[in-house]
Amino acid sequence: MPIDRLPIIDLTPLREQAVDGPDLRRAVQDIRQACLAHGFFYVTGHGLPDALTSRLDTLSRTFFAQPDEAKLRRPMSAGGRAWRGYFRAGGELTSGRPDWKEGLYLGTELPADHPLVRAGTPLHGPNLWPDAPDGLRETVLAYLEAAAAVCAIVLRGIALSLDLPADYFEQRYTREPLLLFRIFNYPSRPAPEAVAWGVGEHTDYGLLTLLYQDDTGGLEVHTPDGWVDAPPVPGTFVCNLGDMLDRMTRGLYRSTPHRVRLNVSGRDRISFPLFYDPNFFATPAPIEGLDAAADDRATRWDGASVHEFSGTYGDYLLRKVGKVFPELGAAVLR
Ligand SMILES: O=C(O)CCC(=O)C(=O)O
Ligand SMILES: [Fe+2]
Repeated sequence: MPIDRLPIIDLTPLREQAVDGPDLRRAVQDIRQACLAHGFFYVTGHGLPDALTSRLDTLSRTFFAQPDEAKLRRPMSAGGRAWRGYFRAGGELTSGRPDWKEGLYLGTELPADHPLVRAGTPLHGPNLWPDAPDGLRETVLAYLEAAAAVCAIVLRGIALSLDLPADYFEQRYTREPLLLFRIFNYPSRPAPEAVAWGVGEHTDYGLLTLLYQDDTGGLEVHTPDGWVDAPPVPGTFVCNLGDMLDRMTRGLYRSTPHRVRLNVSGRDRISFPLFYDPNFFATPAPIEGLDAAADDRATRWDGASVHEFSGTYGDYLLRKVGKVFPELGAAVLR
């Protein structure tokens, strides 16, 4: 398994919004190649300060090192429709089976009196901030803002790679993106026998995922040539495409299955995925002029087609997230 299977793309020319030039053209071409091949790449030159990421890594370790009672003071069951809070290892399901990770569900911070929250819009609301450690809230919010800016830049690159105007996705879907953020810990303590994966095979639901992973490793990507490792590369983030880009490109760019091995390193593995998704009320439509995709339902991990649903992104997402925490979903997302 050659380590350099997944390319590293320098975002500097996209970030500087350079006028058309060789560096920009190369970055856009590299994005196109990666999206056509498997939809996974690393980004460098992203402008997100390493100090911010490592501060959040440190604070996250401090949070997870606390006893269960402290972590469970703000459980997801207390987050209600906002779908926020802490869940313990084994609590979250992928394809109906428990994952061996614990975590915090977070997202855009909306006050309780925001119109969307008052209207009971699922997945919108205030975060359930842990009491400790100090500084977690400020650091998460700063990280979210900076990481969302990176996603916006990558999405401009993806638009250009499809010969679309750079702001194609922004205009239609992400002026107010749905931002879902998680801080995960893959515990080093052994998993129960029935649990086989840190995270089971799945694709992400939205447009784009920006993933920080610590130096432990364990992420694997299902490319057409089989499963390959996506090992940690210091100073980079992993970027991968979600189901909505697959749908919008009629399958030209695929949302690629990935999974995380059980952590047997002897040290906790911290990761934070940011899901940069279409606005909850937007209707994801295929891009004009692209050929229809082959129906890939039979070969997809979930047997569902991203091309055949109708409705808003929120409709699509709610069907998915309800399965991840089935009891909680049944109780609060109806
Ligand atoms: O933690 C990771 O490395 C990957 C997590 C992931 O794939 C997800 O949350 O969708
Ligand atoms: Fe994922």
